[in-house]
Amino acid sequence: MIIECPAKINLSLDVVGKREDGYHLLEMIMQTVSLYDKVKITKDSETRVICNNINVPSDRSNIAVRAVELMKQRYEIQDNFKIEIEKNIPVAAGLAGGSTNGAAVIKAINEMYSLKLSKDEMKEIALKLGADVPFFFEGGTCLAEGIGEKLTKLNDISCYIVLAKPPINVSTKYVYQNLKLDEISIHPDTKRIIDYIKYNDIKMLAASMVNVLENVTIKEYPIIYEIKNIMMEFGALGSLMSGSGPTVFGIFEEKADAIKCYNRLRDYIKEVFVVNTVDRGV
Ligand SMILES: C[C@@](CO)(OP(=O)(O)O)[C@H](O)COP(=O)(O)OP(=O)(O)OC[C@H]1O[C@@H](n2ccc(N)nc2=O)[C@H](O)[C@@H]1O
Ligand SMILES: Nc1ncnc2c1ncn2[C@@H]1O[C@H](COP(=O)(O)OP(=O)(O)O)[C@@H](O)[C@H]1O
Repeated sequence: MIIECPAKINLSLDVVGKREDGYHLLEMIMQTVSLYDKVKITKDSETRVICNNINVPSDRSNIAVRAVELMKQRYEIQDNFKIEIEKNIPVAAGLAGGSTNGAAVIKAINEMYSLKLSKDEMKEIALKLGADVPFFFEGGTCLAEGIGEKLTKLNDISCYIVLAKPPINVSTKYVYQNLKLDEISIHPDTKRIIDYIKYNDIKMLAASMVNVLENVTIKEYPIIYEIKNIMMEFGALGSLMSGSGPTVFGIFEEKADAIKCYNRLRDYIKEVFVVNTVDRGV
């Protein structure tokens, strides 16, 4: 069985509080985009991962393996699996490449064994793998609250997006640890953004996007700011860092403008893509 699993971006990201265990409470607008990994899963004598990207772990720390283990244990499955991942989504980029692979494995095993799990049941299992995983059973445009697990489906928006992943590594843990909540002066107006989405007002949506985690990353990595500026110079309606970064995206109504921006960024960044929003998850 082969599952195509999309990447996500965060059209906005606000931190609205902290849980007792130190995890940050969020309000995010999530969106799936047309950059896909392919996950092929077949029965085998042992569970193993084969991936075309050497930065993806092949041991039990791979989220796809953790998804297999969880499904095996929960549904008393004796078989083992070969998981072949065609990795097209940049790794550790703020695009939730690992999470979408985990969701794909849950979906594949549900189908292979005719488990007939509901979307809500799969979301519940997905949450055990990570806060971003349940979203991939909704896909499209969603509001995510809590640490990402409380999902509300919104109208699906439609536009072109340029993604640019600078060649730097940003640790999610570092970003959250260094976020000084009381020093953040600009938060997204999430309610208003939801209204723009409701009326499909891409211009106002793009102009209103805020990701509070940029307060940490831009200070450390000015290249994020530089990419945002280039995107705006090349006609983006808005540009933002996705998740904890370092990927930056720009929103475009016209494909021709997105391609011009892509061509400019390709001069100095390797991982650049023109994609569009999609209304599906895994
Ligand atoms: C920023 C977001 C936005 O979608 O995505 P990515 O950039 O990873 O795609 C998510 O919040 C990424 O959440 P998640 O995938 O659970 O983060 P992990 O890498 O597991 O978390 C690493 C560490 O960051 C901190 N952390 C994480 C999530 C959260 N809501 N509050 C936190 O304080 C915790 O200290 C945790 O140990
Ligand atoms: N299937 C997978 N694909 C990518 N990364 C994975 C996978 N499984 C585990 N990882 C680990 O998860 C980390 C975060 O990767 P990823 O999910 O791509 O990024 P992000 O959380 O920034 O959106 C990587 O550094 C990698 O070690």
